Amino acid sequence: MCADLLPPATVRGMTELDRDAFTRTVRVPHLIVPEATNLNSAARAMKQYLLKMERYKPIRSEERKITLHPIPVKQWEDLPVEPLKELGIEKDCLVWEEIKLSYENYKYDLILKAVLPEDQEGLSAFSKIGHIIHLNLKNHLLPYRRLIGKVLMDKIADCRTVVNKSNSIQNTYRNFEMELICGEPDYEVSIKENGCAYKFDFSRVYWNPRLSTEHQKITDMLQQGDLLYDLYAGVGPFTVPAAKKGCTVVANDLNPDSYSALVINCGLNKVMRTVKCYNKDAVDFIKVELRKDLLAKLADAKFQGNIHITMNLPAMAVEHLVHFPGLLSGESIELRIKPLVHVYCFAQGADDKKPIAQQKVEQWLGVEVTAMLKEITFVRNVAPNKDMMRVRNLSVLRMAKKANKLKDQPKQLAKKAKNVFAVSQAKKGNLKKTKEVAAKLKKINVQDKREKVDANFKTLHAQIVAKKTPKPTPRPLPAKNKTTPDTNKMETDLNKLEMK
Ligand SMILES: C[S@@+](CC[C@H](N)C(=O)[O-])C[C@H]1O[C@@H](n2cnc3c(N)ncnc32)[C@H](O)[C@@H]1O
Repeated sequence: MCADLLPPATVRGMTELDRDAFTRTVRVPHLIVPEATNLNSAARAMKQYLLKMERYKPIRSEERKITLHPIPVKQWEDLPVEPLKELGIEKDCLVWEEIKLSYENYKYDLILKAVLPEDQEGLSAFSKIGHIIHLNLKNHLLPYRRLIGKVLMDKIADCRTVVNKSNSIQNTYRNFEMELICGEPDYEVSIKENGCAYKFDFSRVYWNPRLSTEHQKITDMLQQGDLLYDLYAGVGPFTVPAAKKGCTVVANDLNPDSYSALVINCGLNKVMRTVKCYNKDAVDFIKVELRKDLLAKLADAKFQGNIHITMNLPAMAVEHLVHFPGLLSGESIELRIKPLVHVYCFAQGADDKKPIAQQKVEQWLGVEVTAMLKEITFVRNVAPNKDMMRVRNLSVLRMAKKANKLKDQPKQLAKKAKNVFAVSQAKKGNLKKTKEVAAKLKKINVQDKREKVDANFKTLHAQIVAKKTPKPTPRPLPAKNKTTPDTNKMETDLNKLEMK
């Protein structure tokens, strides 16, 4: 862009928008088209030399004048002279005249570039959600926020509200705390994404237009007849397109506003009959609804689709993986379809993010996932050296194995006890007593064990709550050089919790 065509230098540092201050005049080349020449033919010949600016008409038929750009056109010889001569246009048709440029001739980026501090980062990007523009301004731009809001409202079609993210700390429901910097305090939006319609209150739910491609990618992985468990469904950008594609969906979100919007959006897209919505904590949802529904699907021979689980809560979802391995223990049904888990996480650091993401998943599952891993994909960059990643792996449900274990538990317990007593008592040379105790142990009911575990668990829980439970820590991974991971301990622990 030629400096003369930019807003005047005097607007730099302006914090209150003064639209008149953008007016200036500039001398530019024009071609005056003779009466005898066809204006359209002349315009076609000049197509690549036209001065193109916001709301500026370079071809004025009333004046038979074509305004040209001063950078490529400095003299007659810069134009395609021969074709022009054939049209009856000679050298004296090229003239330099002043034109007036004003606020309306500049796009928002040129205006902001002219106003905001030259030596610091300007407004890099913003999101548009229906009629709302959502900004995330750096601190040095905060004194200019009202001006930025006004410029964007003026320049971006259908924008009625401009907000700025006011707190970088994310809350549970992942909706942004925002400051209204221009326009109406109206946060109810109606939008379309990937062919689906959504309605929601942007100030109360999570919505990120930058995830549109990711939503589409997941939808593309699903087939008609598949089953999707959408654990942190938000207002439905995985759920709705999946259901529209012919999948059955069981969706959940903890935020009551997201849940309401989710239900409304299922209605809006006419998929209510194939989507079940829940408003629960994901851990509860996994342990109760998902478990129940999954067992029913596995028992239903007519169900032959694939099973997918989406877990899009990158800051926390991996932690919830811990609830999967023992989820179906106690059930003797065959795990004939292995669910595919699409779990999102943040990976931070200067190195390759894929191993970091894999490690996070492994930490919470307590096993190496290499054999079950389908792919690890970069989703988007969220901060310097921090990426959102998607890990797609087969679920780690181990129900058949667990079922057998539980079925055999009384026998195993008795056998174990017998051995322990045999060894300890043998040392004392009292084998008769050993047999007696072992026989008694055989009779111990598993239910009694469960009750004891329950009681212990309750006491433990009370102690933990009293201490204000710290964030759960990931399960330690077995040493890398071990060939088989030590999952037995984890299974035992999970069993204990499962018995709750
Ligand atoms: C990052 S958003 C993803 C929403 C949606 N899947 C999308 O792609 O736009 C995470 C969602 O998880 C919900 N959420 C947060 N904690 C949760 C929990 N413990 N259980 C269930 N949902 C939760 C939030 O309300 C939010 O809607």
